[in-house]
Amino acid sequence: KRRISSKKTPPGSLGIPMIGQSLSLLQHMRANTAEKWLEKRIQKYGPISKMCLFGKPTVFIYGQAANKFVFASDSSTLANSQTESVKTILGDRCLLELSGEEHKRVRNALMSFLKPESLKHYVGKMHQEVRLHIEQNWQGKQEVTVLPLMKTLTFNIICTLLFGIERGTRRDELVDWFQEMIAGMWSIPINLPFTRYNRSLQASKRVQDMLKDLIGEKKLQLQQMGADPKQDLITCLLSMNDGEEISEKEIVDNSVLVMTAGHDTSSVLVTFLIRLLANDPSVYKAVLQEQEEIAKSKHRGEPLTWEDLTKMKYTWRVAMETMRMFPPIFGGFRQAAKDIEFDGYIIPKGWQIFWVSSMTQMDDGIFREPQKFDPARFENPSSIPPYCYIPFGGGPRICPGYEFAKIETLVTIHHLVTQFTWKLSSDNRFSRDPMPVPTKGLPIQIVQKKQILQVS
Ligand code: HEM
Repeated sequence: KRRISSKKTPPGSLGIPMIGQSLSLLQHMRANTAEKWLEKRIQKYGPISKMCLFGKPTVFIYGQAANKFVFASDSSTLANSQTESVKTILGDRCLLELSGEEHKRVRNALMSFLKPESLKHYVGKMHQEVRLHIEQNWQGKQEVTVLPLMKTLTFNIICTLLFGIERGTRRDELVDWFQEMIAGMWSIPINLPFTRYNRSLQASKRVQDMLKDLIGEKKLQLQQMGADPKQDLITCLLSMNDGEEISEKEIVDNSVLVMTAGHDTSSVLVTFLIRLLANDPSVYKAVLQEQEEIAKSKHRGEPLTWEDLTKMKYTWRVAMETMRMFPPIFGGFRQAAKDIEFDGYIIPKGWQIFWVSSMTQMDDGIFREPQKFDPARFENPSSIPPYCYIPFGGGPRICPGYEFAKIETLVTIHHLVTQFTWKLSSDNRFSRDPMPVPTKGLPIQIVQKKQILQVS
């Protein structure tokens, strides 16, 4: 103990109380210069430095060892730390709020549906959802705006596969409340009438009530109508051990979490893939070739299968390289559960630890010529040092939606490249809010391929 207390906190300044460097970081994120801003800190202070973010003293750490420390430490060292508003809106039994054995129990329950062996049976459903989306929103158009469309698509996929909610008024109502709910997620948690936060809390209550009603119906279907326990995530969770593995409150809170965590992230990935394919004709050509090979092996209208997805190796490498350069999640926070010694400094109990995915993903000591888009980096995954490529995080909290995101991305890109060519209508810029958002939502001019028009 004496040895630790003789150490210093990391270099840097906490700045103005409560505000610290928050505005600077947000400003740089919006201007898309946050990585440069952090690089300057690294040049000035080294790989570990202190600042104050969103009202809390924070230690920013960078490098392979730092990422390993963040992702591999258990909850007795680093607790998961969410802002007050996130905690209240998502509910206190969602995975982000659980730790240790409880976290493991609920995560295992979710994984029983989200694991590849289970998801492989839903590729056909995903295929139908994407096909319908393209028919309704792309065909016959000359220009579309990608990001809002991808948000609609990923929301619809979640409604169908995870919640088992059919298209119609219920789904439309849910999307409206959900959007209102997430709008206030990153706000100052002062619950006064007419604030964003207040509206968001009311919307969160509405979303939760709708999910409770849905759970009631699914339970009835299971008990009285012999519904297939595997028909969607909610039915699958309800069919487990009479609430011992996961309670109804946990099902509600984690459904809200899955909707939040799985919606914007995947839509950003597909949007940036579409942007990249417009900018890089040689990559587009190689992706098209891989996808056309698969399309040729199928009958007209025959849905994609798991087997087809296993052949989309190049397309997934392009997606991985897209996430290396443009990770949907910029970074995140943990909280020191006790005084911790790291890299010769002390991180006092209660301080936040801030990790940023781009810092190792764009490090030229780890990825040669990091500014160059090169999907071949992922040909041999073992050549990438552990804890350096982290778009999905790492360790026990690594994204449980990885496989789900992979399937929806591959199925969507398959449909788009085999049916359309496109070019960007506006410039190439984007900002972070906190997810990367292309200027004007990425409008593109599209041309539907004639031969596809004839066969479909
Ligand atoms: C390209 C798409 C996605 C990306 C880049 C992504 C990224 C991430 C990252 C970085 C984390 C870890 C955060 C941390 O350690 O602090 C995470 C956690 C999580 N993600 Fe994803 N995600 C994606 C898609 C999805 C999907 C589709 C779902 C659901 C179907 C999902 C559900 C979750 C959940 C529930 C957690 C919390 C896990 C826990 O705390 O144990 N994600 N995601």
